[in-house]
Amino acid sequence: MLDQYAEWLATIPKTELHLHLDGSLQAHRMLSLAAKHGIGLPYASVGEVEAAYQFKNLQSFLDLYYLGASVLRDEEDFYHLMMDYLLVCREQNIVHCEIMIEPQTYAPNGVSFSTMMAGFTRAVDEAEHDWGQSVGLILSLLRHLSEEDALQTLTAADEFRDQFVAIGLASAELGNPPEKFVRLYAAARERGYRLVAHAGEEGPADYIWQALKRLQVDRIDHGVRCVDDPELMAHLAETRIPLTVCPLSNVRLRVFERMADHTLLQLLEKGLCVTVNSDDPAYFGGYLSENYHAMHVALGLDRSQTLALIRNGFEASFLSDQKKQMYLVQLAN
Ligand code: HPA
Ligand SMILES: [Zn+2]
Repeated sequence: MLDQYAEWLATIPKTELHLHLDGSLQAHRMLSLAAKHGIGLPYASVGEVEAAYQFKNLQSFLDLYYLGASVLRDEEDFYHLMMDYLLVCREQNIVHCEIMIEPQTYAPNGVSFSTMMAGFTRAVDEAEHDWGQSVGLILSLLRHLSEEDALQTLTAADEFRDQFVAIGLASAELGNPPEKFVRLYAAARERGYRLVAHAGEEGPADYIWQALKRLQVDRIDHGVRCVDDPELMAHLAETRIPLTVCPLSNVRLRVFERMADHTLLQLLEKGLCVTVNSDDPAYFGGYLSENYHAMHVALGLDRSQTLALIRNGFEASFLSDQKKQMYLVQLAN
């Protein structure tokens, strides 16, 4: 039974701007694809996979996340992965989503860029056609690998340049600071990509400064460690450079011990352009609506705060100004 908040939330058009598509791989699909391709996994049932969703930090999650993604091999797999998530968008009234895809995860298994893109774009085209889903793809590069590897992936994406709105930077943050990728971001900027990067999830506030100053990003993924640096907080409030915050992820990866400790409402109060997102919903116990709901329960997130966060989502998106206006007008009514 949905409570009144959940019922109301379902009626409001929303965005999702921080979603790793591999993080939406459901346990049942992980198992069926492993069986299809004859790939051995250390889990025999959905229950066993889900029992492994106990993380002590980002790295312990990433180990399982990359193992899970290793079952994705052919065009059909990529189609279903994307379509499963887009169907959730339809169900949860996520009218616009910006989705991170990570080709470097599949490349060691011999998956070509074109196989992956064929599956993804077939699903996106269908969803756009069938129910008007709005989708932007973000080419997310992996920071535990070299900058050279990321640059090669950026070059491989040239053929598909029109399919992407932005590049991003994900994976193990500590020890892989933004400044490791200055050349990558310069090359992406030259190609006309919008720029985002994970910073200040486990890493310090200084990594957020680096992403802003050295990479010149348009948006920060996570960014919650900005609370450690008042000057940075003031800068983010003044510039309205958005943060894509992921509450359930933060609790599951122990960035905050409990949802009640989450600082999202303080950031909103201080005038930062914070948004709510799900990160890796299959692993963290909820999609977008469940993230809002968890904040409602633990922090008393009310309807007017929720609407402010949702408006921020449209403002922070890479939609055209005209489309942003259109959605913001819808929200006001
Ligand atoms: O929360 C995250 N942080 C960094 N990399 C990631 N890749 C998937 N999820 C994450
Ligand atoms: Zn993320």
